[in-house]
Amino acid sequence: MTEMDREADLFYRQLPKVELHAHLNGSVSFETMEKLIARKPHLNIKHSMTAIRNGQHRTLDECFQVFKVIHQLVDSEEDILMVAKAVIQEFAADGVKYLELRSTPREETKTGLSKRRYIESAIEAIRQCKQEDVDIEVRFLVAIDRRNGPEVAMETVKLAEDFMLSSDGLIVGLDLSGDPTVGHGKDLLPALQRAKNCGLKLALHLSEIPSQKEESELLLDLPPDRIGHGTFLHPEVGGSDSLVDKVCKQNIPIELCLTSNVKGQTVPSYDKHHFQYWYERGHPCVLCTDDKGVFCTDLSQEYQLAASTFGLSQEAVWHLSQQAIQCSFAPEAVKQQLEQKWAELRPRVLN
Ligand SMILES: CNc1ncnc2c1ncn2[C@@H]1O[C@H](COP(=O)(O)O)[C@@H](O)[C@H]1O
Ligand SMILES: [Zn+2]
Repeated sequence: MTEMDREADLFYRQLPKVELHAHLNGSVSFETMEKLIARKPHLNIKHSMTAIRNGQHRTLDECFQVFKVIHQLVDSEEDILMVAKAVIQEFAADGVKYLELRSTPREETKTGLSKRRYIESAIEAIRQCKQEDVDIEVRFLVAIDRRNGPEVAMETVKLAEDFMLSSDGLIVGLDLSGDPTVGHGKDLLPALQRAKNCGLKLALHLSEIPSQKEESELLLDLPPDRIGHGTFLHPEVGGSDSLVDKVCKQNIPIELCLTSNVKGQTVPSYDKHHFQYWYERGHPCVLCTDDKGVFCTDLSQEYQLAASTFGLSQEAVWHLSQQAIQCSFAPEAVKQQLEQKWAELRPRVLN
């Protein structure tokens, strides 16, 4: 590394950042994975089965196989607590000041703990980190795995509703994720509508693959509060003007995950990433990691990649990270504290 590289690297690490799209079990670091593997030697899992290294690519379908392996390793209260604490500490160490973590409570038969306990374990991790003065604000989104269909989705929404009232504001919304080739969003509309009506914010994976136009049209009418990926919304890649119009008119921020999309092969290369399309229109874009463990990245690296690929100045990068504050589901008071933090750090970080 040259002196200039080192300086640039330092800038991205020191840059205060907001992470809004991080799946808990996709965010497990190499070190934590080693611990999990050692705890469960009988599973015979190798680290190469849980991460996609630099230069490697997988189909999206293969990525979902990776999650199945990780889920075998993270299946007890103890595991969830350890993994969630480690992930929060790692984001904090990377300069993330506000994190929205999302995770799917799994069926009790698969984990030995109820969905309620699953969520409680994640909340406990957030509380412990707060108590230990880890320098980061954390909120939680309960995830719906679209593969499990409408009944499970409704059950998850009801659970999230209960927690919204009892978690001291730590649960702020819902995520819709899972293998986009399975199921149809229209079946999930009643659950999502109910969530919205009771004040849960919605962050939905949308048009992550082509051929989801009809579904995206329907989901955009809810409308969601944020869009995950939105890779195939615009006409140049088979989306449509109508989809773009809906996103723009309702000013719905898009969570963009460069490395995830390139390694998962829904985007052919970094320079072809749809970040450019939306950024050039001045649309609210938020850089995110998606699954920092699986895709071997961190948020500093994602900012650096976006800057070097699309020629962003440090000033533009600063603006990008600051803009993410307003796209978060944090209450106004927390947003204000974050704005203040950015203002304080600015003279120290920007030169
Ligand atoms: C790569 N693009 C993606 N597209 C859609 N869903 C994804 C995803 N990456 C992760 N997940 C969702 O997050 C789960 C793992 O974390 P949790 O067990 O919930 O913490 C995966 O099983 C999948 O449902
Ligand atoms: Zn995702």
